[in-house]
Amino acid sequence: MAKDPVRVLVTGAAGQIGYALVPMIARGVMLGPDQPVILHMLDIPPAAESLNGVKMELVDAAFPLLKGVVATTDVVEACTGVNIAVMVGGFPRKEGMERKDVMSKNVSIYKSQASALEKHAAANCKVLVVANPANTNALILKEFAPSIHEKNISCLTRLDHNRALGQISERLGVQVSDVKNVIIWGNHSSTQYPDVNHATVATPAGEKPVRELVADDAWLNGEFITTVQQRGAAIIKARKLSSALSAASAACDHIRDWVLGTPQGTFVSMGVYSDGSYNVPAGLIYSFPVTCGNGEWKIVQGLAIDEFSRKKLDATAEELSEEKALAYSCLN
Ligand SMILES: NC(=O)c1ccc[n+]([C@@H]2O[C@H](COP(=O)([O-])OP(=O)(O)OC[C@H]3O[C@@H](n4cnc5c(N)ncnc54)[C@H](O)[C@@H]3O)[C@@H](O)[C@H]2O)c1
Ligand SMILES: O=C(O)C[C@H](O)C(=O)O
Repeated sequence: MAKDPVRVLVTGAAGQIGYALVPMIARGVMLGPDQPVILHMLDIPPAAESLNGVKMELVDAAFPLLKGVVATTDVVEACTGVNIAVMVGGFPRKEGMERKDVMSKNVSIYKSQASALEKHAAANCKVLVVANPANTNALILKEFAPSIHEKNISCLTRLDHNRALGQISERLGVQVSDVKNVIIWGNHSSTQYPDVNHATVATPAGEKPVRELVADDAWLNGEFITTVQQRGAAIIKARKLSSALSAASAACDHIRDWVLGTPQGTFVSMGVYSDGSYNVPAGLIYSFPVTCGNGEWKIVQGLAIDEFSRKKLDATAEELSEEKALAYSCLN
């Protein structure tokens, strides 16, 4: 029997990531090749005409899994009945703006969209925040949607995770699909800590630690980390636009693994509400290694953290605490 359609909200759908993401969702990349979807697309009034153009293209693409499209600038209509919400819409930093100005705009957007989701989304709606500052926007959404369970609110660090896999695969000349269990700790920002201490590569002689195969700790503790931390800025420099296809693809990976589960023995990175694991302060949205099953993520416990890693975990937590304080100061 055919499955009932799942309603997926994409905010900021007329933007760059939205344009790459909605066809992926409509093709089954996010929820599987046998899962029909109804797309809800939200943008702001100045982007309404462009949003309607995206809707026209979705119709023209005749995706068999796409059972309906809602394209609207009304947040209540957009949020009504959605099972999954991918929050890409936000206010970008413009010339002459201070960090606090950008934070203040996004805090107010995420506060009001939190209320709309809380009141109108389907029960158990899963939320993924992509828009920057992703961790802090997700935290604000959590604070202003208290009836959405904290387990259902996350932010995107899977792009950073995939970037780390990509760097290791390039360095070793192996298939990216043979590399696993890198970890992104912390903030989706340049303080994030890409950690390979538990990562492995599948080889004809069995699974081998990345550190052993790379055999260059100076590179792994130096250039590898900074390359992943600064990859977003490098893409902006090269394209004059921020990453879009890789961000859209990572959003699909994030939701797919969350809903359908991670493969046995594999963990991925998700920005989730800290419960104090690994001595990360509780009450931050922080990227951890997680496994998923039955539609729920679980932080991987018991990984050894050396002194080098400890400092990096703490530094990115410190930045998130400062962002949280700044976000709260914008609410006053
Ligand atoms: N977490 C990550 O890995 C990651 C990666 C890349 C980009 N990003 C972030 O994702 C966001 C989107 O990037 P983009 O390149 O698509 O930007 P974009 O400017 O092309 O698109 C953003 C869209 O959001 C819309 N928007 C603005 N305010 C809105 C609101 N209140 N409600 C609904 N829509 C609204 C805009 O009109 C625009 O169409 C940015 O914040 C970017 O920094 C995050
Ligand atoms: O938009 C940015 O600042 C960069 C983006 O978050 C990315 O990681 O590509």
